[in-house]
Amino acid sequence: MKNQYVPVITLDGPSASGKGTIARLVSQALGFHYLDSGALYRLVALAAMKRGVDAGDEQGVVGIARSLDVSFADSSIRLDGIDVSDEIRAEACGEYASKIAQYSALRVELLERQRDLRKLPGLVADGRDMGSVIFPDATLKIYLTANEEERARRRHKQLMEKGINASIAHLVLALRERDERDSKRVASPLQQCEDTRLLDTTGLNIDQVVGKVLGMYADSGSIE
Ligand SMILES: Nc1ncnc2c1ncn2[C@@H]1O[C@H](COP(=O)(O)OP(=O)(O)OP(=O)(O)O)[C@@H](O)[C@H]1O
Ligand SMILES: Nc1ccn([C@H]2C[C@H](O)[C@@H](COP(=O)(O)O)O2)c(=O)n1
Repeated sequence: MKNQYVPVITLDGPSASGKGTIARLVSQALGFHYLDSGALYRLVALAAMKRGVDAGDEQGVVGIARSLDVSFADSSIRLDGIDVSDEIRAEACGEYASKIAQYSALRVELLERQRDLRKLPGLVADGRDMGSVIFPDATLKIYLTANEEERARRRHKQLMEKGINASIAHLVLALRERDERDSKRVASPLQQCEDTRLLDTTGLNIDQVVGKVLGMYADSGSIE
């Protein structure tokens, strides 16, 4: 049987731009599968931290990724059979993930796990290199962003809702540092490629952004 083309929508962009939120809602609206690629880097980070591996130990980190026992089911993310959905969202885990994400051997190790999720009826994938490296033939590629202050305010609200205190000023600095590291690394940096549509969500609410992505997808001519 001939291989059928599986549509993919990629959402790449800086921290707290809303990639995960929007990608999940768009995947639900279309009945597509969803790939949260950042969760994979965070899972490697958490496993490495639990085993006392330093973020500077490339071989150690790659070894952990090679034997990573993870499952994504019923909205829970499991590491070695334990639900770590909340634990991987900690800022320390995101920072560690960003540090180890510079290792190209780690990125190669995680590549097929991500591509394997491309299944009918389609996939919505969010991260930093979804359109540039993992799914270069994606149906629609979006670079999702918002200005720094708005992203820091969104992250602040998100943390406050979880009972975690942080100042907006501190969050601006933390976001800036992470985005710089993610966009300046040599291996698969965060970047807006030529074939990628810019979607600046500053001043737009979640429903408006979802509507815009669905509109772009409809305009891409992929819906029969
Ligand atoms: N357009 C929007 N308006 C207001 N809040 C938003 C919008 N988009 C997302 N948010 C909120 O911003 C917060 C950060 O969103 P989310 O975690 O999806 O970002 P992200 O880009 O996946 O972040 P990271 O890459 O750091 O994991 C969430 O609380 C989310 O509900
Ligand atoms: N495709 C991806 C996804 C994530 N990363 C790295 C860089 C991020 O700072 C970190 C955590 O991602 P998040 O969950 O905040 O989206 O993981 C990457 O390099 N490539």
